[in-house]
Amino acid sequence: MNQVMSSGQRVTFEYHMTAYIFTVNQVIMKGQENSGDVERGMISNDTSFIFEAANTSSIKFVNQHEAASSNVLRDDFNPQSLGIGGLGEQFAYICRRALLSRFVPLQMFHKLGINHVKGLLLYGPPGTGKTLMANQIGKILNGKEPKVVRGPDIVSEMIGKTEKNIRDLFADAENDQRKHGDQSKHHVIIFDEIDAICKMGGSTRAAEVARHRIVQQLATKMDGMKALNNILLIGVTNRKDLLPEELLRPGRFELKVKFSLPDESGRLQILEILTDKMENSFLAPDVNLQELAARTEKYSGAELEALVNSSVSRAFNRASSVHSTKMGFDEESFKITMEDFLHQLHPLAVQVISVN
Ligand SMILES: Nc1ncnc2c1ncn2[C@@H]1O[C@H](COP(=O)(O)OP(=O)(O)OP(=O)(O)O)[C@@H](O)[C@H]1O
Repeated sequence: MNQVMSSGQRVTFEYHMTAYIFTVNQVIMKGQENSGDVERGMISNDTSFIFEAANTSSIKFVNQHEAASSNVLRDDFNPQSLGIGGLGEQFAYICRRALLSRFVPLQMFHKLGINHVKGLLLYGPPGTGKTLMANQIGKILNGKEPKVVRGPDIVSEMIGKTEKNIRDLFADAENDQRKHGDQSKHHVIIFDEIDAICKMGGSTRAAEVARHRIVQQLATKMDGMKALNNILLIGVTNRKDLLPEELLRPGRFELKVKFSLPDESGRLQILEILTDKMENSFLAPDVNLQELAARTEKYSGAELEALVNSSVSRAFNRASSVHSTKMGFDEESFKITMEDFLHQLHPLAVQVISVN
């Protein structure tokens, strides 16, 4: 306790008469998972450890992420600490339905005879945090960035290439399950813009046949996921209406979660997240995020991000014209004001689309 550990540090310890060495790969501050790696941290009562065996090691760890994720699975967990604003309901639902079972100890999991949800579809208007949520879920399960593929990159004009791309999607998880069985790590695959496979090739009969074949192949591959306990495929789309029913059946994308434009309290949370790092030093005292949240009805999270970025640019422009005669930039006096935000409110085109 109170021991300081830093990234890269090697530590020897003894357990049941055997000596072990571990190396600290990463130090993450609780509640600041998004602010990147920190160099060192102090071990406290609340510290969670995640051990990963070295490639050359014969040691196997089981139920590794149970402890680290216990906070995330608590009812009162606030997803804002993961950088997700206004999506508490969606987050809680996904945790309950798609994640919880993955933290049940293996023996109990087998006794219960339950199956994990293997396919999750996040759908809703552009910029509402679907990809952000998918990424964070991937990190919760895996402790690292999930594999992301984009529909338009999977689809290829070359004969057989799309099929190969779909096969490749599942290959790592299949190999891992074959090699490590129940001990295989989780494989989270994010299939962004999945509707692209339903739009490929235009409106000819041949294109229709090709699309049907690809959808069939994906459906068959997803059925094969039944045998794989180590996979979670997350489809992301703002055109759920384009996806054929067969992909949405139980066992495939069985859990569907709708995302909508944030309400006022959601917008406030998103603005707080987006300005979190500049809060103390760069935001002028007159900046009122509550008022901004009230005045940004129908803005998506991405549009709020654009608003913050353009307001920062405006403040930069002002600061650089003030200091144009001097060399350098005065960090001390640089402030983003309420006026910067309000000025940027109107030019932004608010895009509202209907989503099925
Ligand atoms: N709920 C949110 N909380 C915090 N940031 C958000 C939220 N929604 C959107 N953002 C910001 O907007 C960016 C874009 O959002 P994201 O890519 O997750 O949207 P999306 O719903 O997947 O959009 P698309 O359908 O266009 O791919 C995010 O990287 C994040 O910075």
